[in-house]
Amino acid sequence: MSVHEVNHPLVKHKIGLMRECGISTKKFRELTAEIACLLAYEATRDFQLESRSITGWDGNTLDIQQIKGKKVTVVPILRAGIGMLEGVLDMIPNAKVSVVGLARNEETLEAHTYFERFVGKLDERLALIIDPMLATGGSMAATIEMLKKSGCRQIRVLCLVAAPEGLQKISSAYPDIDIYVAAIDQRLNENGYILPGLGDAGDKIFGTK
Ligand SMILES: O=P(O)(O)OC[C@H]1O[C@H](OP(=O)(O)OP(=O)(O)O)[C@H](O)[C@@H]1O
Ligand SMILES: O=c1cc[nH]c(=O)[nH]1
Ligand SMILES: [Mg+2]
Repeated sequence: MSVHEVNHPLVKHKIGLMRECGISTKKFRELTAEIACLLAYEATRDFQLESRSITGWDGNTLDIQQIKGKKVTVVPILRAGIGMLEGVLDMIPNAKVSVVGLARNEETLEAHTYFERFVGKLDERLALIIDPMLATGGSMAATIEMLKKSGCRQIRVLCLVAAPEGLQKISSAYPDIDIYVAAIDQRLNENGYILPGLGDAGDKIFGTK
C-alpha cells in the first residue's frame, strides 16, 4: 500500500492540538516541526544499515551500525513546506534541500510554479517531498512531475493532513510513491479546503492574513 497514516499517539495528539481555532503562530509552527520529525522517523524506517569498525571509549575496537549510503534530498513546497523542514532535518541532518515554489490559484485550484531549485545527482537520491496539506493533490502532482523530469526516481511524500480526493489522485497516478500522513481527513469543501483540516497552513506558519 502506498498511503501510510501514522497512527502513533503522539502524532494524533499533536495534530488534534493544531486544529483548534485561534492557535498562535508560534504553537502552530512548533507542532508542524514536531510532527514533521515523527513523519520523517516513519518514512525512513526501511533504510538499510551497514557495519563500521570504530575505537570505543575504552580503546577496544567494536562494530557499530550506520545508514548505508543513502543520499536524501528534502523537497519543501513553498511556502508551507518550509514549516516542516527543520523537523525533517533534525532527523536527517546530512540531507540536501531542493526547493519548489507553488501557489494554488484560489479560483481554479490549479498549482502555479514560481520557483524551482534542485540539488545535483537527483537520479541517485531519495526525495522526501514535504508539504503540510495535500488537498486536491495538484501541487503534489506538479512537484512529482518536476522531480521526475529532473531525473529523480525515488520519491516519498510527507504531509500533515490529506484529503481522500488528493490521496486518490496521487496514489493512482504514482502507485510506486509512498505517502506518509499524520491524518486522513473527511473531504474538501467547495473552496478546495480540507475538512475538518487545519485552515490555511501557509498563513498560519508565516503569520500572514
Ligand atoms: O493539493 P492542492 O489542492 O494543490 O493544495 C495544497 C497546497 O495548497 C497550499 O499551498 P498554497 O498554494 O496555499 O501556498 P502557500 O504555502 O504559499 O500558502 C498547501 O501548502 C499545498 O501546497
Ligand atoms: O485545507 C487546505 C487546502 C489547501 N491549503 C491549505 O493550506 N489548507
Ligand atoms: Mg496557503
